[in-house]
Order: sequence, then structure tokens, then C-alpha cells
Amino acid sequence: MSRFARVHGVKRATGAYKVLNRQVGKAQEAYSMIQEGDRVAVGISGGKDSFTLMWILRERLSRIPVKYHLEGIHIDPGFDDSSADEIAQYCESMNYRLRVEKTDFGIRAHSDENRENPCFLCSRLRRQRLFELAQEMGCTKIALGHHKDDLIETLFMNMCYTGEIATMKPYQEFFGGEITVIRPLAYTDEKNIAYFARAMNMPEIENACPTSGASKREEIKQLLEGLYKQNPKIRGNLFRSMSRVKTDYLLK
Ligand SMILES: Nc1ncnc2c1ncn2[C@@H]1O[C@H](COP(=O)(O)OP(=O)(O)OP(=O)(O)O)[C@@H](O)[C@H]1O
Repeated sequence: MSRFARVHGVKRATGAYKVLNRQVGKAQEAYSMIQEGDRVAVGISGGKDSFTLMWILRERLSRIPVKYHLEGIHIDPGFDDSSADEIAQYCESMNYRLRVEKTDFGIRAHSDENRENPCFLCSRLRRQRLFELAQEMGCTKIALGHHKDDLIETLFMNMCYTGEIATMKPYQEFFGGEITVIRPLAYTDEKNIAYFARAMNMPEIENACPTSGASKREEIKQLLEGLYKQNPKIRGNLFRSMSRVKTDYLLK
């Protein structure tokens, strides 16, 4: 355990820390996500996933031989002023570097001029800005806090709403490899992250988005939760199925 972990009182979360560390290590190994000298922009939303992501990337840095640089970026969707301030305060207290970018993406996505689903437009604008800022800051990798449950939900979202079989990749290159999105929590269950974040007293900063909690993704989440209650093996099987695709048994 690193000095960073001890200083931040990881003892209370030892079990969850061990699982988190093992699964992040496994993802890193499977995809060689971060290499020596990388400048990594970490997308910080104010929720448990991205705070846990920043924490574990920072903690590993003080323990593993590979050296890299972390830059937090928060894209403020413009609903209120207080959440960005709270995120900045927490990051400062943890000594994380953070850039806050004020935008009106959330407001625009919910205005009458937008004919799309607000979540689609908001996340597209946020992603574009995140890419631009990362490049401006000299980062070639962008780390996002998506976890195992997000990947399974995305598979279902794509099947149900776009008629495609696809998910988010743990390691995904863009613009011919100029920038790479990495998802170091891809092998980690949301439950473990939630337990870890609570035990570590990480703040969960209120999301002022009016669509939050009422999205299509939330419906899929509920559906999956129902399946997992019937048989807990289903989560693992669904996750594994994404890397065991029998294309010969699909339609043309
Ligand atoms: N406003 C934002 N600014 C920067 N990065 C963001 C922002 N919103 C989301 N992200 C990044 O995208 C990831 C997935 O976003 P999503 O909205 O699905 O969050 P989530 O599953 O609720 O996670 P979290 O607990 O981090 O909020 C986040 O973990 C974070 O890395």
C-alpha cells in the first residue's frame, strides 16, 4: 500500500481497495492503457466513479514504476455555479490538478431549439470539448470513469435503441491514434466503486441536470437489476459475452 493510500485513510476501505486495485491493474495489463511519460486527462464529473478513477490513478502513480502525469478536467454543463465550485474545492483538498470549463451545454441540450434527446446532445458537446481541452493541455490520453456495469448497459442501450451490438471499449483510439480514450474501471463493478467512495468519504456532488435519473439508461439499469436479482451470475456472463462473440451465429 502506498503512502498516498495510508495518508488518505484507505484502511476503512481495505477490501474494496484491494478489489479496485486488482481490477484496474488487470485492465491496465490487458490493454496497456497508460505508458511511461503519458499525459492523461481525467474527466471529472463530480460523481463517485470519476473521483474513484482519479484517486486510484493517483495512488498507483506513487507505487508502480511507470510515471505519468494527471490533469483533471471538469466540463461544467452550466446548470448552477455551486457544483463546479464544490468539485474544485474537493480536488484542491486532494492536491489534484483540475481545470474547470464553464459551458452552457446542459442548458442548450434542454432548450426548445434542440430536437435531439438532451442526453445525446449534451454528452456529444461535452466529449468534443473534452477532446479539445485535452489536446490543448498536451494530453494524448483521456481517462473516463465508465465501469463494468456501464459497459453492459451500453450494450443493451445500443441493441434496444440503435439496433446495433456494440459497447464502449476500454481502450479506443481516435484521429488515427492522436488521442486515446481509456476506461481503467472497465473491469470494476459499480457496487465496489460505490462502497469504496463511501468508505473514503468522497463527496457525491449533486447533479443539477433535470434529466438525471430519468434517462433511457436508467430504465435499462432497472431492467438489468431485475435480471441480476433472479440470478447473480447473469452480470458476469453478460460482461464475458462481449469478448466471446460468435459471429458465425449472427445474421448477415
Ligand atoms: N461534466 C463532465 N466533465 C468531465 N468529465 C465528465 C463529465 N461528465 C462525465 N464525465 C466523464 O465521463 C464518465 C461517464 O460519465 P457519466 O455521466 O456516465 O457518469 P457516471 O456514470 O454518473 O459517473 P460519475 O460517478 O463519475 O459521475 C465520468 O466518469 C467522467 O469520467
